Amino acid sequence: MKIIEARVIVTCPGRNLITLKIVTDSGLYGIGDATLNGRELAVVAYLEEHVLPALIGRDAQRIEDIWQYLYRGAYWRRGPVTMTAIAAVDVALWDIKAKAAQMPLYQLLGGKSRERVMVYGHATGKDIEGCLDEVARHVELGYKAVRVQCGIPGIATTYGVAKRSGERYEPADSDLPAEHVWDTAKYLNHVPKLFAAVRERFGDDLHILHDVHHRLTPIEAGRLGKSVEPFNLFWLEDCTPAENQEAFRLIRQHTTTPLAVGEVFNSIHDCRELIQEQLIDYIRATLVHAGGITHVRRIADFAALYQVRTGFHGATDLSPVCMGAALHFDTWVPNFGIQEHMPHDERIDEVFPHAYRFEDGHFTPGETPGHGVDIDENLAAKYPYKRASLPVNRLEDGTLWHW
Ligand SMILES: O=C(O)C(=O)C[C@H](O)[C@H](O)CO
Ligand SMILES: [Mg+2]
Repeated sequence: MKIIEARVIVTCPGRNLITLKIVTDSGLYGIGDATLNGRELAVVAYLEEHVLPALIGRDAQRIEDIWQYLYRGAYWRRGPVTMTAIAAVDVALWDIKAKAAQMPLYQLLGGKSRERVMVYGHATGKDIEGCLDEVARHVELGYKAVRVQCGIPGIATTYGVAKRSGERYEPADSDLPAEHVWDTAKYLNHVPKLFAAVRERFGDDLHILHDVHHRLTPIEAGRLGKSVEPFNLFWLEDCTPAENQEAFRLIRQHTTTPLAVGEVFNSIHDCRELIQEQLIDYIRATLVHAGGITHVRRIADFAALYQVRTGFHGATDLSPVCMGAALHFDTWVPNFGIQEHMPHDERIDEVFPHAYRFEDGHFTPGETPGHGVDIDENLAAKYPYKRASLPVNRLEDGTLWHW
């Protein structure tokens, strides 16, 4: 089954999304998500200049060999741009293989390990009350797990909170990076009150998650984890910048709050010590930023040896193609923990018709052969690319901080 065409489709139905389409001489085609938030055109250039010309004429069924060719063969290994480009090819090829087998992708991976996939939604508010209202809305919709973020008194902007109430939170919201302000002391004093309020109003059964977005030092993260133990969080995410894997040893010495990390990782080498030393509980790799199904499967299998479970990244900057592929993966992977879910804008759902369905706080991937997500190219062409940047973060004295 020869690859006869491979091309990139850029569309912006509310936000930039990049899709790779691979067409074979059998008439079957597959699609992969190549979106890297705020760096979209870098991946487009990498694919168009260095990857796609080399795919033409190759056998689409040789997924592993093509993966190795693009990873080892490039000499310049890893990095988000490279690994997103490789992932786009990989997911498109798995889509083709599953279509050729006339199977939903989860069957090809090994079949169902569960009937449905638990997801967590996002409740954000300008203050605790606003966030509680959003949690209530999610509970009414059936969510069993909710990530909670709220504004911090005395800080003008806070991670995860929508610009205006009622609007969706979207991190890449301006042409050039917006400047946010951060104050760790104010955050550490306030955020435990949010978890206490959620437990008080919604009881013990709701799973509560929280994302610190890399902003604390290791000892501050240890203090936070310890102080929120009574509220029994499902996880505390990205509590410190994770390129320093050793930092998690220190955090672990101080708290039993479960730790999740990994949305910025793109290789198994980014999390080798974290997993092997059992310094984390959930690995949050992004299927389409970490080399696709072929590589993320290796990360998940390695994690399973150490009782680390998956909790894949699923923010709105990942297209429905990523969501579809991730849901098939989640349906199969034995050491599944949870899947992130942020609903897409209606325009995005129209551009990407999909088989996955939400019910009662869980998703099912559908039974369509492949990953079950397609693209309406005519509709996609109506939404031209628009540059959008992630913000930067500064301390109140102007020091550039982690975002
Ligand atoms: O979904 C999350 O947990 C995030 O932290 C979202 C990220 O800020 C976003 O995906 C960056 O592109
Ligand atoms: Mg996060």
